[in-house]
Amino acid sequence: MVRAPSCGRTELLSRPAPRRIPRSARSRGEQPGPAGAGGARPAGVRNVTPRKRHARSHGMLLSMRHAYSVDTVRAAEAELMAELPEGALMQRAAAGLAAAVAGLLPRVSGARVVLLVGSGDNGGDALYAGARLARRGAGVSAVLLAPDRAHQGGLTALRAAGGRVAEDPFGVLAVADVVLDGITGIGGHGGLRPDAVPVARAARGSGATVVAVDLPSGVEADTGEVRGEAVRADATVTFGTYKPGLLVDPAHEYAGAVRLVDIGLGPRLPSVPDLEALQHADVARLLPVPAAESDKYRRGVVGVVAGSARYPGAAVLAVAGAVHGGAGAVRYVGPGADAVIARFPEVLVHGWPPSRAGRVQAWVIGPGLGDGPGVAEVLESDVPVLVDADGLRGLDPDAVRARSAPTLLTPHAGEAAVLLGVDRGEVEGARLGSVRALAAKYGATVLLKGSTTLVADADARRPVRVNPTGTSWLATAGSGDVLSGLAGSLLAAGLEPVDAGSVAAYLHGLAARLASQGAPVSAQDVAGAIPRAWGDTRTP
Ligand SMILES: NC(=O)C1=CN([C@@H]2O[C@H](COP(=O)(O)OP(=O)(O)OC[C@H]3O[C@@H](n4cnc5c(N)ncnc54)[C@H](OP(=O)(O)O)[C@@H]3O)[C@@H](O)[C@H]2O)[C@@H](O)CC1
Ligand SMILES: [K+]
Repeated sequence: MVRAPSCGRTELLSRPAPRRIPRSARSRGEQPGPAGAGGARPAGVRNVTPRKRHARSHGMLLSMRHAYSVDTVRAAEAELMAELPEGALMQRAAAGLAAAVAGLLPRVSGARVVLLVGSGDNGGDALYAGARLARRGAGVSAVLLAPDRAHQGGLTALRAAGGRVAEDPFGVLAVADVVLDGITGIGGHGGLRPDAVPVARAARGSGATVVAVDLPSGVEADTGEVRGEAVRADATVTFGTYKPGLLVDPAHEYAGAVRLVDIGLGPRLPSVPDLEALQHADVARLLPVPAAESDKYRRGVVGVVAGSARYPGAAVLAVAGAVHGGAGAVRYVGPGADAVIARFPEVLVHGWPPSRAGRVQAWVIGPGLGDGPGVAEVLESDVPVLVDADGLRGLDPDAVRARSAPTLLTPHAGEAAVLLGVDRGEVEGARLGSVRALAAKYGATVLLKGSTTLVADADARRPVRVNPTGTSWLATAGSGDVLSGLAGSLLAAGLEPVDAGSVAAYLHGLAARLASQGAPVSAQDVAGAIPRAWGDTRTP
């Protein structure tokens, strides 16, 4: 998904497009094409023209990815439908869906396509798309999960095109090349119902490429929660706009590569989305660039309070993130001074307390701190403060709320659970609700680490940011320390907390991908690759 820097700008959304070989291709010994060419498409497949139009009409950045809640989508759809002939929107959706599925097949004619059809319009989309594929020579069978309530127009169209209703669902699934999941879309709630579960499992186990229509059935569109069983798709073709569940784990994991089909909804959507994901161009615009007259204070000085006798390495890693984060200078206060200086001679080290360290424009406190002091004192400063790891232990909401300058908290799910007084599983299952709840509780900006890192602004009216560059290679000891130093450096350079957090998460994920190239990486490798990631975002 991440192109090498020399290949130029990268668009990131979720993951590579499905590379499973449709059964008909396998039988002919064919291989799927490279991502972005022929059969497979890149993640977050581009929808440049309509999004550009929408972005311009709202004065927004061209590349930011937006997601809207179901209520907002339905309101926009209702407005648009009132001006269009009946069924026009569904036809647009079905046409986009059929084109996307055709793009996954080596040849449409002769391909075996199975539609899983629920009781709503999501099933209608699948049926009309199936009709289009049948007209191009595909063998299309529909598995009706609610035969009496299947979309009648869609069913008629499918039959007229030569498609049929399957009498033996498991038989057709066993030989399918592609399965379209049209069980539920934005109207679904809760996990799959019992009758759908065996069918969804058979689809998954069949070896066919599973394409979710609008959303993988069984996931919550607004929150990304998965409350029961859900369809695991190789790709999702979504209509009009992304929905939060497509971008936030755990549902994001079920969606596969996400492709957005324009159905003309853009201009009807409000300018402020519920969720947004930065892309390269956004990050490049936000990154600090020193002016000709800049000195270290104009570029920002970041102070790092980290490390302990037990965890001296955390100090080195947090400082490593900070020195690569764009601030003009890094000050270090704590017991790891010797280790820090040995690795980074450019860092200014100071004795205790932090308040005597000289001028600082933002503080980072917490990585490897153990039971060490300093949190209360640093919170009393009048500059932005990032609190991470051990610094979060027992963090007093009133002390954070009383601050005159912004605060950025960077917990992982376990730390967030303790701060919220809930189980870790509850945070992991409901990441969006959890990050919003923490931001509200502390009156602070909160970055919730994870495979889809989220950043909620202290101002609840602003969209939550979701990071698209995360990679499982980042699940390595010390990588969080690097992130906090990096984000703190960006805070010191003058970025707002939500920008500092989301830009840091973006660079951190990208650096891990660049350093890893598919192999394990250490936190030091990630820190060392930050300049490359920085440069990659600025490559036109
Ligand atoms: N509006 C538009 O302009 C456009 C909409 N479009 C498409 O329509 C989709 C929305 O359609 P929708 O509103 O009909 O809802 P949908 O997602 O099909 O499901 C609702 C049905 O499922 C049922 N059900 C609920 N939960 C369930 C579960 N867990 N497991 C099983 N069943 C469950 C529930 O039935 P009930 O609870 O009554 O049994 C209800 O009948 C949208 O995602 C997009 O694909 C596009 O064509 C573009 C234009
Ligand atoms: K679906």
